[in-house]
Amino acid sequence: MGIKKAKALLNELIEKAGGCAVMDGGFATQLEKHGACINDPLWSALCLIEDPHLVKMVHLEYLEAGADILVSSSYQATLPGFVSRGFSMEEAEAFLRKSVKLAIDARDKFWDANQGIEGHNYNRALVAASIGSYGAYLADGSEYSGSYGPGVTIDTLKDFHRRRLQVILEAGPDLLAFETIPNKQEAQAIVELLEDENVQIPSWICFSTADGEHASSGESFEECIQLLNKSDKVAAVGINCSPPQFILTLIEKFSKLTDKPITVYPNSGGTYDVTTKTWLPSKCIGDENFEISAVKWRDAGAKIIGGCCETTPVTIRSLSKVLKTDPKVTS
Ligand SMILES: C[S+](C)CC[C@H](N)C(=O)O
Ligand SMILES: N[C@@H](CCS)C(=O)O
Ligand SMILES: [Zn+2]
Repeated sequence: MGIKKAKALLNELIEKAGGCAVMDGGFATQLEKHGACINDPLWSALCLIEDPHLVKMVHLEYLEAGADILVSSSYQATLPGFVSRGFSMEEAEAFLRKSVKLAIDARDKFWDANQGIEGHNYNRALVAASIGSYGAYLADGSEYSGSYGPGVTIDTLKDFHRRRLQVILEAGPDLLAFETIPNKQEAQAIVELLEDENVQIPSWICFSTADGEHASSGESFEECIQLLNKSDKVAAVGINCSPPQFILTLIEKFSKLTDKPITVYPNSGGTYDVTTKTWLPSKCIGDENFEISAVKWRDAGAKIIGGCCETTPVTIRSLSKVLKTDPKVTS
C-alpha cells in the first residue's frame, strides 16, 4: 500500500472520529479484571499461551466501549521471552503473530456484526501492534527508568527489536505502537530499524515520563522529538503509561516541537511496584476526572487519546462518549 496511503488511513480515522480518535485502555488491567494472573516475566503475553480466548474477548470489550484503535497484546511478547519458556523459535514467532491476529479477528467480527445495525456509531477500528520497550522485556520496571546499563548499545536494541518487528509485520497490523519508550537511545534504534526494514505502515512512538518534563531517563523531550521528526515512518508521537497529571503540559510542549499528530494514553496515576507486579493507587484520578482531563487534552491538540495501565473499558466508554459528542472548544 505504501506509507503515504497507510498514513492517510490513520488520518481518515481521526477525521471520522471527529478530529480525535479514541484508542483502547489498559489491556493487561482488563485481563486481570477477568481473573488472569500475569505476575510473570511475560506479563500480559502469558495469556497468549494460557487463554487466547480471553485476549480476544478483551479486545471485543474495548471495541464495544467505542475504541477506534485496538492495541494488541504483544507489549511483553518477545521471541527470547517465549524461548526461555521452552518454546521453539517457530512457536515463539507463532505467538507473536497470534497476538496481532486476535486483535484483527476481534475487529473484523465486531465490524461485521455492526454492519447489520442501522445508525451504529462505530468506526471500523485500526489494529496497532504493541511493541513494548526493551525495558518491558527485562521485566524489571526499567521502562520507567530508562536505565539499561552501559552494556546496552543502539545495536543491542536494534537486534532485540528486529526479528520481533518482522514477525509482527507478517501478521498484517494497520499500525505499530512503540510503547513506554524510556530513553532517546531506544527511540533512535527504532527509527533506524523502521528505515532499515523499510516499514510501510505508520508507527507511533510514545515515551514514558517520571517527572512530566523529561523522558524517564532524564533526557530532554526536545532531543527525543527532534530525532523522531526526521523520520517519515513515525506517524505520531506521544506519551503513554505516565501520570495523567502531566499530560496537558506535555501536549503543549510537544505541539511546539513537532507537526506530527500527538498520541496520549496515560495510566490512571498509580505507581508500579515491580516486585509484586501490582499498581499502588497513590495518585489515581478515577474515571470521572480522566474523562474531564481528556476533553482538555483533545482541546490542546491531541489527536489520539486513550488509557494505559489501570484504565478499563469503563474509562474508554466515557472517553468515547465525551470526545465524540462534545464539540471542540475553539477560541
Ligand atoms: C507497563 S509495566 C506495568 C509492564 C510490566 C513490567 N514490564 C514488568 O514485567 O514488571
Ligand atoms: N499496552 C500495554 C501496556 C503498556 S504500558 C497493555 O495495555 O497491557
Ligand atoms: Zn501501561
